[in-house]
Amino acid sequence: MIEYPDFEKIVLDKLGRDIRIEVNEDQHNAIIPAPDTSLFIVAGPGSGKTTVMVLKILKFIFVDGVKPSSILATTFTRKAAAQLKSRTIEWGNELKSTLMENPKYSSIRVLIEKLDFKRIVTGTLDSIAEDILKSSDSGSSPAIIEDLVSNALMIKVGLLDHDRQRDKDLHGFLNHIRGSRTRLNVSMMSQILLEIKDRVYHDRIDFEKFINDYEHPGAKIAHDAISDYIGDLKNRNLLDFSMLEDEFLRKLQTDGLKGLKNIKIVLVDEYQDTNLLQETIYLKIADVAVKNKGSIIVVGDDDQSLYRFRGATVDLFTDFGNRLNGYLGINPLFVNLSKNYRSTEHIVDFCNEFIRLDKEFQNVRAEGKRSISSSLENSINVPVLGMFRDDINTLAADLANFIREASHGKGFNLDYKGSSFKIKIDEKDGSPSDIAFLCSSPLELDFKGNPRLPILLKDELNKINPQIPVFNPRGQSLGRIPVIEVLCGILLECIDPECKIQNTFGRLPRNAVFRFKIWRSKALKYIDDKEDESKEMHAFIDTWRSYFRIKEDKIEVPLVELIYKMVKWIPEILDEEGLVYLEIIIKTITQTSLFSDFKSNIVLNGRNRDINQDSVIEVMWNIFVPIALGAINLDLDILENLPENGINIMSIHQSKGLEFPIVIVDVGSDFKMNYANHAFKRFPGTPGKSCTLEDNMRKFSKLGIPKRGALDRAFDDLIRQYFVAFSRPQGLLLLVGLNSLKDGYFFNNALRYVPNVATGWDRDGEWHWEGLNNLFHI
Ligand SMILES: Nc1ncnc2c1ncn2[C@@H]1O[C@H](COP(=O)(O)OP(=O)(O)OP(=O)(O)O)[C@@H](O)[C@H]1O
Repeated sequence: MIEYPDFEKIVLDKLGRDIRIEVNEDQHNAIIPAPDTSLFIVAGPGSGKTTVMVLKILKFIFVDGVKPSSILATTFTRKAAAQLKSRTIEWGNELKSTLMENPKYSSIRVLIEKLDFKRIVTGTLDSIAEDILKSSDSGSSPAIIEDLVSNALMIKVGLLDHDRQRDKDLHGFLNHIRGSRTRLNVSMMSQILLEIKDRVYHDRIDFEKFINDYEHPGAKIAHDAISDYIGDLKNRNLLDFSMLEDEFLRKLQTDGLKGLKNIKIVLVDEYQDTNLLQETIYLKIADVAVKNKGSIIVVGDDDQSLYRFRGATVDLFTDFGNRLNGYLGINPLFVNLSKNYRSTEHIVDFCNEFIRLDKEFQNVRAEGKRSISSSLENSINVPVLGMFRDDINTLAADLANFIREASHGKGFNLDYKGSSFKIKIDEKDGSPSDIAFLCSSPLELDFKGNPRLPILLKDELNKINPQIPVFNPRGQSLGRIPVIEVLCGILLECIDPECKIQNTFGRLPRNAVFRFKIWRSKALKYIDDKEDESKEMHAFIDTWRSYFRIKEDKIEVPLVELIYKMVKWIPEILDEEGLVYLEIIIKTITQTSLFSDFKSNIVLNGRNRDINQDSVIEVMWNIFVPIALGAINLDLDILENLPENGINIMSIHQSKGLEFPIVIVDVGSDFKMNYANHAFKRFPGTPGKSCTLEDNMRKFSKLGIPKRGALDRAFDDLIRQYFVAFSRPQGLLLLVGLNSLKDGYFFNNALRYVPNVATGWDRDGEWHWEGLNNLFHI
């Protein structure tokens, strides 16, 4: 349509992105290739993947005349997909209006005017699969259940309905297949069963063969639990995500899916976290695209692959060239984006050093990849900082002080190599949400119930005047969050006054009944403590109690409606953090209604008390029991919007793809000594559960057992995890932990160390950053 140099110029003038070869060779090389050139883009952190994807799409449309509807682009999360979509529409429209004013292009004005960027197919693979299946299905297409409730369903139909949670053989098998010896509760058992089920789909394993070959008495029981789960979903015309992808592939292979017939460009972001099932889907669509004279473009970074435990196979990325060649006979062009547009030079240097210090790790990195280089050479270049203390209480207090100075105070001052720096978030546009605290687990309590750094920090920040809010939605399980306890307690008091139904129905898990009791008593206390509204709230509950005496015909009350009525009395649920929990509860109810006979409604029927009882029992089983057992997963995509006014505490996994002005990484606030029980989080002595499960199941996949040993894979994963964490900040990186990580500690009169990948140890036990002298300590 238009000439490439004009495209480049408008992109610079209107979008402020300079993609000329002499200025930005990497991004230029990724954007310029023709639509029929398949690409393998290895993109280091902060190298502008989103920019490249958007500009590449727009270049195809404006320069090569590719129709928006023949472009399919997928990303890993819904959030990233939404960002890609809105950026493409925004930039596309900007270019469109500029071109329409340009007399040089008056002859194609009509064509330009017609361009509709909303027609580009963008989304996660799952959302695209769902849409396409819906649009091409003549019958009633299946509904999709989210990860949020799949655990609840597995608990019910896979375990509790058949009392399998008590089965010793099943316990044994679930531990055996992951090489662990943990005491498993119901929720953990269910999660492992789902992990096995997902791997069966993701690695395309013959489930029956796998079970039959497995000589363990518990294998058959696991098979039955998983089959019951799958069968129950299918009977209700439902699919979970891995079943959806499997169904999508099946349809692709059988009728070619008409919705994809005209696809010419397939663009896949975060390809390093792809599994075999997804690869097969992408290559199948790529086959269509190539026949339409188009191509497949994959973008990713093997150093940032984090999802082995969800079936991701990083080798599919590093070996993409050979695999594409084997499948379609095409050699993709290799492009490496190594210029980093995010972080200061010190941070970039630190990341480069970190990723290179383990010799063995270099063997699994994508070939031909360069070190990342900073583009912010002249900006303020604060050194990478360290804050290490003798105990976590002191660490929490000093860290809170640092955060206060950086956000509300005069700024945190430091002198380094003759220069003075003031660390302060932007006075005008900044907020505490510019600071992120990343850790391997954001849990507030350890397994013994002792407080961990996330809660101690939260408490310290709460003491400050004005308070600095902390947002840590994954700090504890949903059923232990105070506002949810109150909400659930009031709901139970309404739908089952005095536990009448609960008591007559004896099969509820003991742990759940215990939690229900806590909820109910906390709710009643909450109501009594509310001076003004206490009466009104009691009256509300009493009205519900009186419903059970009604003689009228059936009334159905959706549980969601009941919640909406009561939130006005629980103001905490309407603040930023509370709303996230409320959204999760509502989503749980709407999702579980898909597999509930009463659709998550409470049925009040004066003529038939049994129906009422059944509807209450169903709600207890499907909603309250899973919440009580900690089985409702807060999946990443739920947390789409991070609150603006507080610090975010998040797991490193959750921070993937994000950037923040200031990033604090907890490299070991739990590691006082070299204890074996937390070695897997810092310097594994054994392969770990995900890698063992992977080995045990990959035997039955076309992929075969991974060539690389399980222990090496466990080290590789840890390195990748901290590489992601260290590469998130724009301006400041601060590592925090206990002094024992820096100086060692004395035990039996001897100096000992705490080997830790995150503090610069390699797997051979060499400490490259001995004493952590590479950090500037505050
Ligand atoms: N050509 C460019 N000029 C200026 N800034 C850019 C350019 N390309 C990207 N950026 C900026 O660099 C930052 C990093 O980009 P982006 O988030 O797309 O990186 P990424 O490659 O996805 O990183 P990661 O893999 O670490 O998630 C963003 O703030 C983006 O706006």
